[in-house]
Amino acid sequence: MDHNKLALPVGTTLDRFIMRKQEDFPYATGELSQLLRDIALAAKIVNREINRSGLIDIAGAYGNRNVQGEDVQKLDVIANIRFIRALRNGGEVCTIISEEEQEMIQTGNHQGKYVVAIDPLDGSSNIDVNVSIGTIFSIYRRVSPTGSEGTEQDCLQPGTHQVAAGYVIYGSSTMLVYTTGNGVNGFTYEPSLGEFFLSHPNITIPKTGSIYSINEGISESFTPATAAFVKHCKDQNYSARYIGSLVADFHRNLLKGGIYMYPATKKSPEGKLRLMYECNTLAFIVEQAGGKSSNGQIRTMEIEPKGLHDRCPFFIGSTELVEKAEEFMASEFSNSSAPAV
Ligand SMILES: O=P(O)(O)OC[C@H]1O[C@](O)(COP(=O)(O)O)[C@@H](O)[C@@H]1O
Ligand SMILES: [Mg+2]
Ligand SMILES: [Mg+2]
Repeated sequence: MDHNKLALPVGTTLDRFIMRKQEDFPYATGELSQLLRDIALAAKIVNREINRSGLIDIAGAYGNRNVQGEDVQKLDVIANIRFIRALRNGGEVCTIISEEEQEMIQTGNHQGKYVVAIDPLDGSSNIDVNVSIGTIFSIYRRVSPTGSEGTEQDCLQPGTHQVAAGYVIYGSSTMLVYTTGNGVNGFTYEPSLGEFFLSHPNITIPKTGSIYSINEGISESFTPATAAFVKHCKDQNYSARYIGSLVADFHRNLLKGGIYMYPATKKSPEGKLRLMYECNTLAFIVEQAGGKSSNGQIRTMEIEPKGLHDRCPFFIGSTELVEKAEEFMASEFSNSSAPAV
């Protein structure tokens, strides 16, 4: 008997993978590696809270509204605290942009070289009903010199300046998926060992697909071009899939092919999703996986941010489907950079 079969290897841990990748960069100093480990640690703690949220009193609303005007859930607050604390204690991050905080968060780490934009808990409407939710994060290198707090200029950088982007999906299994600009890799959490293991190396999104994801419950508010593209998807007999957690809808399409859309609507002319910690992040990942993302016309990562919580129309997924959607949206961009809604 081949004794190796007696003790099959458990796989490559996230830590080991980060270290190996760091070796690819002779001048790397290990700070970004440490930052990724800090995020992974906070994700493990938040995962534990989520897994037992039905047993302990952390279900339901927290009782106030965030800067987006949304009812904040207790788990939104818990995840926000856990990630901010991990980033502050890790020492690599000078400033944080969080969905749950109106202003930039200064960590006090003046020597910190990085800025993190984070959606601590994505899919808040699905928290208490045991449907997949997530965390979304983007990492930028500060542009101002170290030695002081991060500035607005450090925070309001276009998506093309991201040095890393990732998400955690708390679903039937918990996964961390990220890129540092050299492809996309996915790690599955093994709770009994407390480790993330490489389970999805070099993820690539199929060039096309037959899944479309959009909230048709707001179709009354769709623009004519959006309505026409949705009709096109139906005429193609594509399957409609909409979980209502951006991370989960994106993750499915990343693996199977498809398009996720949260367009500009009459009700929300800028769309709903946030540029800095939802759209840019997933745009970097999908492009690294061979897919595409835009606001229906402009590449998402080339949109100049003006505010920490800017929203933008969002079309993301398989290249051929996003390009098809852009063909339909072109009529609404004919004379401006924003869709006429
Ligand atoms: O209920 P709607 O309008 O379809 O919006 C659902 C979208 O809103 C979000 O919940 C917004 O994110 P948050 O939960 O982080 O606020 C996305 O995850 C999801 O795709
Ligand atoms: Mg979100
Ligand atoms: Mg959120």
